[in-house]
Amino acid sequence: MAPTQGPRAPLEFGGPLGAAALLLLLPATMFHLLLAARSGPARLLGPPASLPGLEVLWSPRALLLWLAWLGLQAALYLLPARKVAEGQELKDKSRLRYPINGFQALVLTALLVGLGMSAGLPLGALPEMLLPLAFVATLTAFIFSLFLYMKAQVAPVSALAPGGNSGNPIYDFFLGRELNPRICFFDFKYFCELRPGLIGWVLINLALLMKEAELRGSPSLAMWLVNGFQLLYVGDALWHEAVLTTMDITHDGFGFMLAFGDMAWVPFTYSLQAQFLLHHPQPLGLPMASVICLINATGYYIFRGANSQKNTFRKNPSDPRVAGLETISTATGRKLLVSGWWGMVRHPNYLGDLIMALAWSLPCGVSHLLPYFYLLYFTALLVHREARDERQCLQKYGLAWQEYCRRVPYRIMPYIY
Ligand SMILES: NC(=O)C1=CN([C@@H]2O[C@H](COP(=O)(O)OP(=O)(O)OC[C@H]3O[C@@H](n4cnc5c(N)ncnc54)[C@H](OP(=O)(O)O)[C@@H]3O)[C@@H](O)[C@H]2O)C=CC1
Ligand SMILES: CC(C)=CCC[C@@H](C)[C@H]1CC=C2C3=C(CC[C@@]21C)[C@@]1(C)CC[C@H](O)C(C)(C)[C@@H]1CC3
Repeated sequence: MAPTQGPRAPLEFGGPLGAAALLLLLPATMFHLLLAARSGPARLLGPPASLPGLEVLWSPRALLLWLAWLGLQAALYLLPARKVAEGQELKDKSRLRYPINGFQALVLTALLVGLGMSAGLPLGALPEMLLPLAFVATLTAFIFSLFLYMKAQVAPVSALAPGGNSGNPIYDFFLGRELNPRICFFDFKYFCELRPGLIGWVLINLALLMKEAELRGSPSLAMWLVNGFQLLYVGDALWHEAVLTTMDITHDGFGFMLAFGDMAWVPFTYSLQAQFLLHHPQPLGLPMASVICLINATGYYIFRGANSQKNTFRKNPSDPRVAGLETISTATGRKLLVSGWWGMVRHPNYLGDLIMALAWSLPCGVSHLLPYFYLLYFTALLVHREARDERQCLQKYGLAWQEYCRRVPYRIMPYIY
């Protein structure tokens, strides 16, 4: 009998029906986007021009490439780390340890790819393999989530996530049952959240840039901007590696949602703008490019400022960079910031992230809605995520959270939301 938890957590994502729909809808959306980006009309809404057969999707070469990629990233994860960080306190009062070597993995991957290219590795051939690669990544995510679901059957109750243990197999498969599934020091969720998908995303972007150079003599300014902005975002994530306090690590189980999200959704849909630009080149002048760079820099400044301020405060509230900020005390002994970035709105980091999302789409012009998919999806994701986080914070901090909401009334966008 599978272990379940005592009091049931409220069901999220529309319960079992919502989870079943998302199980189908997420991969279907990803394939729709991949097909639409390469089609002439590049329509976000409306059916794709043609549906690929299994002979287009299935490729043993893509499977080998994908497994080699996962193997390489796993090997880089196991290399000695410059630092080992401790996670949040768990239910059994223990803390897990995590290697901090994500940026090292990015640099070593870049070196290996560079060496490979100088030895004749045809990176420009990768765009042709996106469909079969996305197919094997999706298959891997399904099989891996099944393994995680089975693994949770034998996990102690203290290792289970607060949600994802409803007893409904579809819902639990989707949300994930075990909080931090590991084999020895290898933490599956932490590995997947930052390595194969994020690094894969910038590699796909680079391959699209190379392909554009092959086709048109040189990469377009729009392609340079999209590559540069997204490389900054991924480099920042791997440099700071500050995911140990995110909801994904501390609250959500590891199931299909995150396995598919990390391994398939991120690399193949987050690279949509570069995919679109390869097939639909867009003119971009220097003045407009400068405005877009300014928008990205503003978003990044807010995103990094807000995340660093909270992380510094959570690590050491007496750090001189945050010691002067106004706070509210809570019954748990932890404090909430009410000035600085966190006094402007309740999720300033989401605001910065959304501004960057806009800057990533603008180089693609305004003739098509497709490259704005990321902005639309991300707005929905963050609005939903913000509501989930608020529920959890209200539960954790009670009256102090209500006081925070009174003092800082806007959630993400000052005076709007
Ligand atoms: N590109 C992508 O696809 C995605 C990007 N992101 C990004 O990831 C980053 C992390 O996001 P996420 O994990 O959702 O959430 P946050 O980093 O915003 O973390 C929320 C937590 O911060 C703490 N907190 C909230 N308010 C305060 C305050 N006033 N003072 C001190 N602590 C506070 C609470 O935890 P506690 O009190 O327990 O510390 C709360 O649960 C964001 O920048 C987001 O934009 C997120 C999802 C997807
Ligand atoms: C629709 C779908 C499949 C949902 C799954 C959501 C995931 C794609 C995202 C949930 C939280 C994420 C984070 C990042 C990437 C996307 C996912 C996995 C992140 C690693 C991106 C880089 C940032 O700097 C970050 C480290 C703050 C961020 C953490 C959350």
